[in-house]
Amino acid sequence: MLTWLRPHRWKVAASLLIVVLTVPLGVAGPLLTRMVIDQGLLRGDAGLLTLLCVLMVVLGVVVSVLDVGNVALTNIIGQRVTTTLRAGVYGRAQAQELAFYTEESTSEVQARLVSDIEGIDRFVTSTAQQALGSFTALAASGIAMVVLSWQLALLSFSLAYVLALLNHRFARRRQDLARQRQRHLTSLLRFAAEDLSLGGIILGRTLRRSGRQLERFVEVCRQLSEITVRQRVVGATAYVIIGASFACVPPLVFWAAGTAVSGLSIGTVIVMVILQMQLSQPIQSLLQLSSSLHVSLAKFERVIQYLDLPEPVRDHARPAGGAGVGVTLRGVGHRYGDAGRAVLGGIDLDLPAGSVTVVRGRTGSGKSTLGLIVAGLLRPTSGTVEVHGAGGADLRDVATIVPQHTTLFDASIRENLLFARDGVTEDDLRRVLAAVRLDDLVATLPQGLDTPVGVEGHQLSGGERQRLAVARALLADWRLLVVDEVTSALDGVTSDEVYDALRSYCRGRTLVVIAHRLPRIRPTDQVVLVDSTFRVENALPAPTGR
Ligand SMILES: Nc1ncnc2c1ncn2[C@@H]1O[C@H](COP(=O)(O)OP(=O)(O)OP(=O)(O)O)[C@@H](O)[C@H]1O
Repeated sequence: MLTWLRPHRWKVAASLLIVVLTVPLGVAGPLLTRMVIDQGLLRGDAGLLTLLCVLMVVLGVVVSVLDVGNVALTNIIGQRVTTTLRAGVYGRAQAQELAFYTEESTSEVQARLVSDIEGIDRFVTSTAQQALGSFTALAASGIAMVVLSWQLALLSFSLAYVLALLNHRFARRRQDLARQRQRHLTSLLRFAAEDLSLGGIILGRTLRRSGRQLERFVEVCRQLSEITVRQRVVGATAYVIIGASFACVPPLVFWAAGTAVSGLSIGTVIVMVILQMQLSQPIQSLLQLSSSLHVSLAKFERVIQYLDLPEPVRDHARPAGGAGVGVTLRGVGHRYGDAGRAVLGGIDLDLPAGSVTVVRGRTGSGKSTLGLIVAGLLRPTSGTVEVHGAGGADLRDVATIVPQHTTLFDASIRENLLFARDGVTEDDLRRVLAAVRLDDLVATLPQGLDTPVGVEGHQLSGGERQRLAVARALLADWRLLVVDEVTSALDGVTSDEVYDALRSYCRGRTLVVIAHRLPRIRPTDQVVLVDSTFRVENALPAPTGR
């Protein structure tokens, strides 16, 4: 936390200064009250009484102004810290290797980004601020009590210590429950996201499992509510025990003042009881805050787990587009996970710059895996991948892939296309739409390029979605393009047209086409069969020059 607070050190220092200033002001209040009673009221000194009362009012105003200033400062600090945390968690999650996204559910990432960081936000802006306020009040009342009667002060502090121990036990339990609650909350988010998506609804209805989906969801809600109740009851029990213990304090003070401790003025005894009552408030709130702290710790843990993820994959600078690059694979093999079976093995393949390579093979043979390796997104578990003619750039800097499962944003056609790169012109848009044969469709849409595509592009047909994704990739700066089954939803004629247009668009750059429905093969194409035995059916000369 200190690291997170470092950029805001001056604000933190100002906030601490206010706290420090509040302590003497807090001590002055009760001492003034004693003077009002003993010297102003009991001795009947009207002049002194007026002066003391004016002082009390001024003191109250100053303390309030400082309070508001402190709230503003701590909130500014808190909000900046949470923004930094959100950016940190997002950045770390975004930079992980592909395996991370196949193992971690989206809801897990969302829960950390939203509810966990919100918990930390509450801690930094309100819990920490309250704790600071309570500490100040406690310090002020404590010092005033010691000044008035150290014996009675000792009595109060001993009781507070016992209560703190008791509270600690309750707080541990609440931290455990908070961890369980976060896990259930993540499942709830996952079911809601999966089941209430278009795909989830169709799945539920067509398999007649909507009831089962609801049951599953209700079961998680039930477990979540059970844990929430337990968490709150544990918290309330601690609070009630502590509150009840404090109710015993005033009689104890009266009794001690009348018997064990002698020589106290009436003003001192009255102010002691007021202070006792004042003291109970910050102590109770601090004890409660220590429980909230344990809940927050569970959230800190989850957020820090993400911030501690391995060093991010560096953000690759995109060199401006140029001629195609060549790629050489030697002895390349891949195995998903440590114990997984080998998907690919011993592949030797040359992709000359500016060539077209068609990858075919049975389903599940590893074509997409090969595509990801060639695009530099997946590091093979064995063998080497070299890029030629890229001027020292990494494969990831120069390659782009249109994966089998396309991702479209819930935005207009134009916004989806503009995501590819900055500085796209209307002419660029027209050219890529023509290349994927989407120009005719866009011309018939009343809103044209500004037509929304809906959630995950569901307002478009499957084939239109695929072609829009290809058009977007074409707009990017790349020197090697991998397209993975991008015409699987198209009829044969349109599929051929799209591939022909792709070839002309990519001329001079390197193209890898993964397809079940093969494009029209030309004599210059290299055809690769991914099988149990990897075969290059129509090899091109190996690329030369780095
Ligand atoms: N992330 C992953 N984790 C574990 N196994 C995986 C992963 N991705 C793919 N596989 C497995 O690797 C094998 C090859 O998958 P891949 O997607 O490369 O095949 P493909 O030839 O493209 O298949 P299709 O033609 O059906 O798209 C499959 O058996 C698949 O189950």
